[in-house]
Formats: sequence, structure tokens, C-alpha cells
Amino acid sequence: MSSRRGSRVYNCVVVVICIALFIRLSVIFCWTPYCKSVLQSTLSNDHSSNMSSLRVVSSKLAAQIDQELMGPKIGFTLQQLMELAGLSVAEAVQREFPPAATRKGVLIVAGPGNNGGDGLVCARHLKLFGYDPVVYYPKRSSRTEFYGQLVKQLDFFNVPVLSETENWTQYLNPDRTLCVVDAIFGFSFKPPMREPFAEIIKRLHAVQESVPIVAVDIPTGWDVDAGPVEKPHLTPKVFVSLTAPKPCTNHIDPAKTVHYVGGRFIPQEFAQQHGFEQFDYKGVNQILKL
Ligand SMILES: NC(=O)C1=CN([C@@H]2O[C@H](COP(=O)(O)OP(=O)(O)OC[C@H]3O[C@@H](n4cnc5c(N)ncnc54)[C@H](OP(=O)(O)O)[C@@H]3O)[C@@H](O)[C@H]2O)[C@@H](O)CC1
Ligand SMILES: [K+]
Repeated sequence: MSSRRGSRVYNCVVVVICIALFIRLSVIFCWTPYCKSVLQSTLSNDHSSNMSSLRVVSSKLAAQIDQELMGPKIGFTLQQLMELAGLSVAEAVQREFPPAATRKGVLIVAGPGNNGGDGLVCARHLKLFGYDPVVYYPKRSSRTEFYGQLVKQLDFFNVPVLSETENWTQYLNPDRTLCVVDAIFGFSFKPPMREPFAEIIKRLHAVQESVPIVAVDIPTGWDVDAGPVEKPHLTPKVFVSLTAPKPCTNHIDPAKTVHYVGGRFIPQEFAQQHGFEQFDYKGVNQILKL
């Protein structure tokens, strides 16, 4: 009788130990990483807390904001805004693609307008951050003398600036290039795409899985309001909205694209007055992940 009781007690103890072991292992292998990720996302000093209620700025309002920022009352210069815009894109590159010993190339493709200007500024900051940037600048607009000064600064920093006929596609190589900064067109793109940009977009599109794209303000070929309108359209890995997101950001697939806001030059009251997001940038960050 007592031996039967003894073996029943023994079996119960074994079962209890097995259950305890199973719980312990499941905590280690499943629960801990989940907690870590939940903790990270809540503690990360980088997420804006109101992701779902993100309000965008229409292209009309974006233009009005520009006017005001660079108007007599506020007095920003385009150079100042471009410098902060380019710096924020460089910070997003550093955040998403830290330079490695073997791979630190970044290709910046710059267009003829201010979006291109952002790219030239971004290239200079990337050099200072320890990257090997190369700029492909096929159409140099003489529209603004300032662009020429930005190119002079890149020469001073030994950053190659390739002209239209130079071999830029050699840099579309994932073994040396971490990402491509798309600074071709921003919110003033008007389809259909004219050459040489249509060919450039085809090339970028063909390699975007292996050489990810960082879009400056608006992915080139997207409409600022309607989103991707031209085929093939670029799907950036990183999307840096400048000043505030435009309606095209509603077409972002969060599974494919990380979305930041940059261009930290708007006081919260101004954002409130104009009815758009007052981004809660953290510390000295020039970008905020949305
Ligand atoms: N506002 C701000 O707060 C700030 C704005 N900033 C930046 O400015 C960007 C807007 O700049 P943007 O207005 O210069 O226009 P952008 O998009 O660079 O392109 C214009 C050029 O593209 C050309 N082009 C157009 N369509 C074309 C086509 N289908 N095929 C070929 N070419 C075409 C057009 O040529 P055009 O038609 O005039 O001959 C013109 O030369 C904005 O997105 C942001 O990144 C920051 O710098 C600082 C803060
Ligand atoms: K762009």
C-alpha cells in the first residue's frame, strides 16, 4: 500500500517538475524577446506617440508654409531650410544604415531643384559621419547660384560629383553601397518623367531590393498628393518627410518602408496654427520615426 502511495507521490513530483521546466523554457524562448520588443518600442525615444492620428499637409498648404517660413515675417532663407533638411536625411541614413568597416558607400542621386539641393547637403553631412558618399548630379541647374556653392563644398570634402556622362551605375552595387539617397524630385514633380530621369528611375527600381532607397521628402515619380502615379514606381526602404508628411505618405506600406519626419524648423505653435502635427522630436534629434 505504502509503496503504491510512494510511487504516486513520485509521479506527481515528476509531473510538477516537467511543468515548471516547460514554463521556464517558454518564458526564455518566447516571452522575453516579446517583452524586449514591447519595452523597446515604448521606451524608444524615437516613436511619435500619435502614429494613428497622423495629420498630413496638403501640397497647397506645404507651399503656403514655405512662403511664410521664407517670408519677411519669419525670414528663413532657403539655404537654412535646405541645410536642416539635408542634415535630417543624413541622420536617417545613419540611423538605418550605420557605416561598416567594409561597406560605407552611399550613392546620392540629385535632381535639378531644391530636392536635389537637399541631396547635396546630405552628402556633405554623410562624409562627416564617416561614409563614402558619391553624388550623381546629371542636370545642374543654374537657377540658383547656391547649388554651385554646395558642389564647391563637396569638392572641398573630396566627395565625387559625377556628371551625366560619367559611370554612376557602378555604384548600384550592394557589396559597396549601403543605400541610394533619392534626391531627384520632391513636391514639384510633374509627370511624365523626362530623360535622363526616366532611365535613372528604371535603374534604381531594378536594384531597390538589394540597394535600398532613402527618399528625400517625396519618392521620385510619386505625386505629392496621390502617391505612386508613374510606372515603375520606387518603393523606398526609408521615407523622410520634410517639415511635415504630405498626403502621398498615406500610400506607404509600413511593412516595406520606415517613415521619418525631418526638417526640424517649425515651432509647435506654428504647427498648431496650421492644423498639422506638432512633432515631439526627442533631445537633439533632427528626425522622428512615425
Ligand atoms: N519648402 C521647404 O520647406 C523646403 C523644401 N525643400 C525641398 O524642396 C523640394 C521642392 O523643391 P522644388 O520646388 O525646387 O522642386 P523639385 O521637386 O526639387 O523639382 C523641381 C525640378 O524638377 C524638374 N522636373 C519636374 N518634373 C519633371 C519631370 N517630369 N521630368 C523632368 N524634370 C522635372 C523641374 O524642371 P522644370 O519643370 O522646372 O523644367 C525642376 O527643375 C521639396 O520636395 C524639398 O525636398 C528643402 O530644400 C528645404 C525645405
Ligand atoms: K525625392
